[in-house]
Amino acid sequence: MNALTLPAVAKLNLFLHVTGRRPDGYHNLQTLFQLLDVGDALTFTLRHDNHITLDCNNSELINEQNLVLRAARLLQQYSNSTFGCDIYLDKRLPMGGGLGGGSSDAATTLLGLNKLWQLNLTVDTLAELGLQLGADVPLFVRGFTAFAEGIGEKLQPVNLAEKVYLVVTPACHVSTAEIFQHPDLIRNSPPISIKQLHQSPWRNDCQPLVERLYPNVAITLQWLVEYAPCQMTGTGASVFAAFPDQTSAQHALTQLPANCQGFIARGVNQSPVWAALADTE
Ligand SMILES: C[C@@](CO)(OP(=O)(O)O)[C@H](O)COP(=O)(O)OP(=O)(O)OC[C@H]1O[C@@H](n2ccc(N)nc2=O)[C@H](O)[C@@H]1O
Ligand SMILES: Nc1ncnc2c1ncn2[C@@H]1O[C@H](COP(=O)(O)OP(=O)(O)O)[C@@H](O)[C@H]1O
Repeated sequence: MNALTLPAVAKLNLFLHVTGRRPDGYHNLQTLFQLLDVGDALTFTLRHDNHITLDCNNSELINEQNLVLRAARLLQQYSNSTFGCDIYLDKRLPMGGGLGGGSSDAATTLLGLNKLWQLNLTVDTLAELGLQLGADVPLFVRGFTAFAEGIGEKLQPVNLAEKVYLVVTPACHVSTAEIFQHPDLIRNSPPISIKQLHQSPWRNDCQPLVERLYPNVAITLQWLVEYAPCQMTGTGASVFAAFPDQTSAQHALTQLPANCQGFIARGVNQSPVWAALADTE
């Protein structure tokens, strides 16, 4: 195989509870990760020298900090592979919006290069490598909708109704670090067990603080709630609502406020990346 193209889908946090602060400064979370069927696309082309290059439709993303390059270099170093690759990232997801696009790109890179370089590393190994790049990377490596604990790396699969979501990203950037450092963050939610997932309404502990600090998020939620119950994902700024069907989601999308980006996606229990990998067999 000389080349392959794979999806890197987005996620939503259907709920996000902050259950405590850890000695290393990070916070323990409990979250319900919902994978979506919409995302970026990555093409990997084999090189027989050990060079790794990145091209992207957004030139600002072509730099060494890009999680795609960091994932590729980490895998090359870990596996001692003598191969390299040219990578093209078709960036479609809004960035820094709590949709996990960068983490998903990193996971797809680990999965894609494992295949292209014929490394045969296990999913457990790839998830462990992924965790070095970001807390959400193991989710996208394993590729199932999940209840997560720890900093998001302890994952148990969950089967949810595959609903239609409208995802809306207001024109503001929320700093994850700022939210987790803030004294007013709710960080003492009582832990729940996986059996209690459906017992109380889903909420995001970061949302009250983000709404206060970023009025654009509050205004966007006020707009969306006119159509359906809505929430923020991750540490924002994106918000989402489930709709009964595509038509009603499409209707709300046509009324989108001018300063927002929006897209419609379906929740999926399995990431399309695994079906795409199977197609390359
Ligand atoms: C909280 C989530 C939920 O999905 O938010 P989103 O990024 O998706 O919005 C993620 O797990 C975020 O993961 P990730 O985006 O990798 O976080 P990082 O960049 O590593 O975090 C930036 C900073 O936030 C704080 N942080 C992050 C995650 C965590 N569980 N506890 C923390 O205290 C740390 O201070 C860290 O230095
Ligand atoms: N491949 C990538 N795609 C998007 N952002 C990336 C990527 N690599 C690094 N980043 C950086 O990571 C930040 C967070 O990206 P993203 O994963 O989209 O958001 P979030 O973690 O809020 O879901 C971006 O602002 C960007 O600076």
